[in-house]
Amino acid sequence: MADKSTKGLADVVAASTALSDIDGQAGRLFYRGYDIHDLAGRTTFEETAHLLQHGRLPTREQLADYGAELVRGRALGALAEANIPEIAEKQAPMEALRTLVSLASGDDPDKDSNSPEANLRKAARLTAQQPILVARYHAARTGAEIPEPDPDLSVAANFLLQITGRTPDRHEVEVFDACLVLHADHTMNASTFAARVCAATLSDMHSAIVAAIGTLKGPLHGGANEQVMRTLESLDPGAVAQSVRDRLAAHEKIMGFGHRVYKTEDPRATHLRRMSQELAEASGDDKYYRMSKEMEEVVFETKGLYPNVDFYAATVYHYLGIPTDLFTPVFSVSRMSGWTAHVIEQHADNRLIRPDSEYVGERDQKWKPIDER
Ligand SMILES: CC(=O)SCCNC(=O)CCNC(=O)[C@H](O)C(C)(C)COP(=O)(O)OP(=O)(O)OC[C@H]1O[C@@H](n2cnc3c(N)ncnc32)[C@H](O)[C@@H]1OP(=O)(O)O
Ligand SMILES: O=C([O-])CC(=O)C(=O)O
Repeated sequence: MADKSTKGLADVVAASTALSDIDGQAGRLFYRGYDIHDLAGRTTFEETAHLLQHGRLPTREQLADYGAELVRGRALGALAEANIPEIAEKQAPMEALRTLVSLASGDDPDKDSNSPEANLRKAARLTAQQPILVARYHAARTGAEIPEPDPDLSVAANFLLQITGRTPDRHEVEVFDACLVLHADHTMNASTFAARVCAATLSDMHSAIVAAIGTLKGPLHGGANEQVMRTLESLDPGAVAQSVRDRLAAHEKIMGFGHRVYKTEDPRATHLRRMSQELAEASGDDKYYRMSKEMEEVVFETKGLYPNVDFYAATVYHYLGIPTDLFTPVFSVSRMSGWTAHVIEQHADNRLIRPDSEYVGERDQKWKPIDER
């Protein structure tokens, strides 16, 4: 068996990156040297995506150009467009996104190039298309007519408009924009690692993103935010503490808690907790926020575990009117900016990623013909 220290590649440095950095002891996160606390609420998602993909916070002119590129990039290719209705009928949201991004590669004008310029253009198109794919998928499965994205609105505002069918207020847009910023990148998390492994074979950006989406889907990673909401919905509001204690005593994992790297509060959770409280108060129904606080107290008291990014993101998305099964797709809308930046970085200084394994099976087996086995 692999040592506990190498199982799950804990503490193994698998890549060098200039994109993000975590101090797990102090609970700090940086994007290209900027503290997440300075970015969230002060920098838009578009500025953050530019920071990750182009290496610097944009000037007004650069932001206008990048914004225009995102607006142009929203147009879905014919292949994805034609298949949305059938996919929406047959596939759950993250599976549908995996399929749709794969189909989108068929119509991407840069599909045959991994050059830095082509990769930057693909990164912008993938970032622009992801929220549209989620909205169009949701519209197809509900039969709703959705408004066209407004070129004068931000990614955050357009997404809320298309998902809820109503113009979001300023506070809602600010909160959702901050959520997108908080989820944009996170060093060598599982989905980013998957993308980099794929890119390191010199495969193309769309293939790497398909790998990342499939990896984000799992409940130990991005899929946890949906499970947090399902847990809250399943609990009796009057018996939260006892239910959580019982689950922990039965060695069940409580989704939205624990982290491989943070040994203290995840800095993103600090923002999300506050935003959840603000939205709960504004909605006049703070039931799920109060239940979350109680869960947090009991999990910390019993196991010493802190909430991760997925825990309070769940109630924030709930209060914003986003359907529960679209929580992980929302994560992908944001993380697309980081994944694509990692693919660019991997291609720019590539070496095949191929770790070793420890053989734990039988040895010296004697071969026998099929009738003698
Ligand atoms: C965006 C993101 O991906 S953030 C993470 C989202 N995932 C979740 O919220 C799922 C719940 N959390 C977990 O499963 C884990 O904490 C992970 C996957 C995030 C990190 O996993 P690892 O670093 O491998 O830690 P591991 O799962 O080995 O846990 C270490 C110990 O803490 C316990 N533990 C960790 N998380 C939890 C939890 N959420 N609930 C209960 N116990 C937990 C484990 O049972 C284990 O206990 P043991 O040593 O007595 O066996
Ligand atoms: O870093 C991780 O392992 C998971 C995480 O928090 C993220 O991807 O945002």
